[in-house]
Amino acid sequence: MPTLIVCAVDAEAEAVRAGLADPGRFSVMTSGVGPAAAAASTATALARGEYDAVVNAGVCGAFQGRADIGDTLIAVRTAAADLGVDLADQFQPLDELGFGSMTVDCDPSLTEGVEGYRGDILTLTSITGTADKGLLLTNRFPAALGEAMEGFGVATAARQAGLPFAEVRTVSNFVGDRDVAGWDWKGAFGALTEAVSRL
Ligand SMILES: O=C(O)c1cccc(C(=O)CC[C@H]2O[C@@H](n3cnc4c(=O)[nH]cnc43)[C@H](O)[C@@H]2O)c1
Repeated sequence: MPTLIVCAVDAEAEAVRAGLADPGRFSVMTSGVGPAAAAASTATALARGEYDAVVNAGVCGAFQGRADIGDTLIAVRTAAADLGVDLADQFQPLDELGFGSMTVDCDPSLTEGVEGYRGDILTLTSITGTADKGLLLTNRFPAALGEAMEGFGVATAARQAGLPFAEVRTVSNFVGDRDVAGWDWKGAFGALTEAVSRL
């Protein structure tokens, strides 16, 4: 059975399709932006029972000092960065509250051939646009390499379907101050094409 690759937007899906070495082994779909659209679209696709694994692929922001623009990030875990209680001096993850988990482990066998940095990738419902929030996330999640908006949604749908999951992202920007002029979409899409060719 093929692997389902979920991208948020058409530009990411096009970059992925351009790179697949054996397109017959994969099906690429666009879910829409954010974890809710990603979870719902993935769950609908998986209900057909036609896939044996799920990969979330796209571009992302990187935490300064942990990865650079154009780099490839491979998730060890995908983590919903705000799924818990946000207190003044600390963050209590869902895990500590006894209501489930804010992380999903990725299956390393799905991304064995992909070269890049391996670590956690955060999922947020909004792009971090200030240096203060970027610093807060950097300190709160020391194992996080970057942030995006769909991974935890796709991972949750895969987990509920009993399928292995992986997340592969290429860096279009740094997390923090919203300087869109410094974003490199073209470079990130090119890197994404190269990264998925190793899947
Ligand atoms: O530039 C914008 O205003 C903007 C707002 C919403 C979505 C986009 C996209 O192009 C969506 C692509 C996809 O990119 C991921 N992404 C990229 N950089 C970041 C980031 O720094 N923080 C979170 N997500 C990021 C995300 O997964 C989007 O779905 C543009």
